[in-house]
Amino acid sequence: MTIHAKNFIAGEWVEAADLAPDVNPSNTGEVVGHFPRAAKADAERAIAAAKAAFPAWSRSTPQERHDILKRISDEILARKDELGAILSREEGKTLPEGIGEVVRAGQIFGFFSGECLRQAGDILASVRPGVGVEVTREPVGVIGLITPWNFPIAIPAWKIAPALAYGNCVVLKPADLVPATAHALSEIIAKAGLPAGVFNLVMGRGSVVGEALLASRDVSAISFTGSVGTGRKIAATCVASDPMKKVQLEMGGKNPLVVLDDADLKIAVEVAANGAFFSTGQRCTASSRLIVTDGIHDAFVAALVERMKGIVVDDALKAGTHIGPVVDQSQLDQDLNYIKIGKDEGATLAHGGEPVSRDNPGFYLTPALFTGVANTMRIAREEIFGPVAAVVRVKSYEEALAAANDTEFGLSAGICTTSLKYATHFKRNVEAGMVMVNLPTAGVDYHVPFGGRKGSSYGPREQGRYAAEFYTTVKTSYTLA
Ligand SMILES: NC(=O)C1=CN([C@@H]2O[C@H](COP(=O)(O)OP(=O)(O)OC[C@H]3O[C@@H](n4cnc5c(N)ncnc54)[C@H](OP(=O)(O)O)[C@@H]3O)[C@@H](O)[C@H]2O)C=CC1
Ligand SMILES: O=C(O)CCC(=O)C(=O)O
Repeated sequence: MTIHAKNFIAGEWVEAADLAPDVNPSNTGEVVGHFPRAAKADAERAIAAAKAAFPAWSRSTPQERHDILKRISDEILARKDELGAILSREEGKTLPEGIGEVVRAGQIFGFFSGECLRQAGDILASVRPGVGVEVTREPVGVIGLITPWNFPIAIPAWKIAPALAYGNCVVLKPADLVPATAHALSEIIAKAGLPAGVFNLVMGRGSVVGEALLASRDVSAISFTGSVGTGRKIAATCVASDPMKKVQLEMGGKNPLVVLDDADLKIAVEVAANGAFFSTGQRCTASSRLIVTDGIHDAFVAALVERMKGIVVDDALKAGTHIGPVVDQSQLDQDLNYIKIGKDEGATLAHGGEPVSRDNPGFYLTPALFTGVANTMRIAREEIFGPVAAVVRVKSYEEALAAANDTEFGLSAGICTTSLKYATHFKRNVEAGMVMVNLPTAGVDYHVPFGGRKGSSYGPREQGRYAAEFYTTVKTSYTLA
């Protein structure tokens, strides 16, 4: 049975004039459902509804917000298997990964239900006699959330939950490739007790719905996760808007994993395989550069290739699959093009990188490992967003750190070492927003800040208590006693 979905605007499920099929990347003959391609007018109605709902919602009590977010959390967690299957069917990550992501989304709503009750401000003495100062946080207004396809429920969750917790109204525009998960999440949110207009779902193209959010004077802030190109365009538009919009961007990565001579080889291989290839490498935190020192290089490459031979690439929903398909034809073309670029640049394709057939037609690609990569090559500099990793050989820790930092990105970085000295130095000196020691660069906790520096991120951090920076605005009040 396929889903025939509607948008959720002003508390009502609304038919869209246009529908588009949502195709299963593990079996392109299967249509998951038909989902709206909304028009600009739909987005404008959602923004108007959010604007109308804002005055009352922004004054709702912490208890009211807590209870609603808690209900959302509970239902997501109770339905994790069903939601995980929808997610894996339309995005292509394996079922355990899909269910894991759903659990993470439920935990995020749970975390922010608690934050509703923990909102705080400061009461300070003024530098002037007889004057008191209060520093408080207020909601921002209507927030447009533009989300990518690679985390169809966790990323919407980590934007929607803090937005609502701090008293904002929301218009969610999910990626066109993964509407079924967004729709299922929105059904849960829709019946959790929010007043009409506080949360709106508008499915459609970025060029239509996304642009309508950017063009509206009534949208006060945009939170975006996706490509660098789209992110830069969104930031420029937000700054040029009248009034200017607050903006938060999470974009690409070319995340280094440094492997030193003194690393535990087994741990290093597992960390590299997980970080580079799991979730089909379609994570902005993926370890796409493996920077390996001379003494361990050959043993590491040999052991990683052995590990890769055991990775099963197949239907995302099939038991025993380790890596599902690439999300769609255009991403597969991008991956294959970079594999060709790597070969043309003179790197050695040590293993994988071949499109493969399975029982059903899908976008299957074996994980690819390049060796002999110079950090100047395009495969070491540009985000591929697929199961493709490049090994850069270096002579020393110092050279490894320099190579790790020689990138326009700065999201996540990792090191495998048994040396406290190098681990500590790396944590202090690597230019990244998140640093992992003997852990994969991808796969982060939900209760601590997430984000990067340089070309990877812009604006305040997401997740954990740091989310308040983006989803609230600070007010400083002075009173003469
Ligand atoms: N950092 C990350 O987590 C991610 C990085 N990427 C990178 O981006 C590449 C391309 O993926 P893609 O999905 O096209 O990424 P995009 O950045 O184009 O898409 C991300 C979101 O932005 C929307 N969008 C697109 N154009 C506009 C616009 N003009 N105004 C407002 N919103 C817009 C998209 O809508 P629509 O539904 O129409 O696509 C989608 O919801 C990948 O190969 C990968 O390298 C992709 C996804 C996540
Ligand atoms: O690695 C993670 O846990 C999150 C990655 C992510 O947010 C992304 O790829 O967009």
